Amino acid sequence: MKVGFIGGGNMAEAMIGGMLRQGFAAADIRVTEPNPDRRAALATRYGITVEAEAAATLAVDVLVLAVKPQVLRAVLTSLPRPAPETCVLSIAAGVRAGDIARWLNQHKAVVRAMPNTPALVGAGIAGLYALPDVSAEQQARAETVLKAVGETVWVADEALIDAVTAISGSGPAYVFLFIEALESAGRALGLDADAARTLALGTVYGSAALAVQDGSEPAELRARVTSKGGTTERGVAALEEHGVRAAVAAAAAAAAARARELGDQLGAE
Ligand SMILES: NC(=O)C1=CN([C@@H]2O[C@H](COP(=O)(O)OP(=O)(O)OC[C@H]3O[C@@H](n4cnc5c(N)ncnc54)[C@H](OP(=O)(O)O)[C@@H]3O)[C@@H](O)[C@H]2O)C=CC1
Ligand SMILES: O=C(O)[C@@H]1CCC=N1
Repeated sequence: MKVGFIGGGNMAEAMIGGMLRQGFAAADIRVTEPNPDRRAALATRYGITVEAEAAATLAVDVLVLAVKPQVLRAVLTSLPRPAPETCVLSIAAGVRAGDIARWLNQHKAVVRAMPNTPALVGAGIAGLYALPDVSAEQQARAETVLKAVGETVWVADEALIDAVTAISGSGPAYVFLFIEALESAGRALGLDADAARTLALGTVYGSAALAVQDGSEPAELRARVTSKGGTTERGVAALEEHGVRAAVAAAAAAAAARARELGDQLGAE
């Protein structure tokens, strides 16, 4: 299966690294990227073909759109229409599949997906949505590309991709913010910088691993940490008092609203 990338930035690199680890051949991956330093870096690191012009990148089974949402329309309207069997896989936040099909001169085989940066270490999670004209085989190809870097979840309603964006697309940033906060709390309590970082990171990593491997409800796992009359009870109560649930809900709502806004703005162009 041949895979092309329009845009060779962070997410493209995360996906390419994972695909090569999963046994994709470097000869089957091509990238179009305008920045010469970036082109040289990708070609050297991965042994793939990286070119300035998009034309050759188009002759592929899956064409991944990995540029910023704000430049997608200009990029696509300058391209010839891909072959009907080419599955276009957009990872651009907010931009709707129907608009992509329109900008590609009514190329209807469009899958919209939202991966996340843990893809870099093979631990990504991506939501996918396919326009009705995408064949089962094209869907399977798009899924194979994303499965190379983690798990996948299909949604039947495109609006839910904005929810996926708010939860798992942007979500790593919320978790990193929590790690920053836990680390600085550790320093405020007298730990040195190294110890605070190691304890904060180990706690988030270990807790996520336990939740995945144990399979119990998160609330049940939390209860197992919380001894009656103990320390956690006080700590969790303080988190609740300070509105941590409301803060997370507000973060997700704001991110989803921005995804919709991007879709409205960019689709109206
Ligand atoms: N980062 C994340 O966590 C996630 C990002 N996404 C989505 O992935 C997409 C890419 O994001 P990300 O990788 O972070 O962004 P980057 O800015 O790292 O990558 C975009 C790349 O596209 C290049 N580019 C710009 N114009 C063109 C063009 N005309 N043709 C080909 N390439 C071009 C840019 O080059 P230059 O820098 O020279 O302009 C840059 O290297 C976005 O649409 C984003 O919404 C999705 C999920 C998660
Ligand atoms: O912040 C963004 O717009 C992109 C989409 C999800 C993660 N990063």
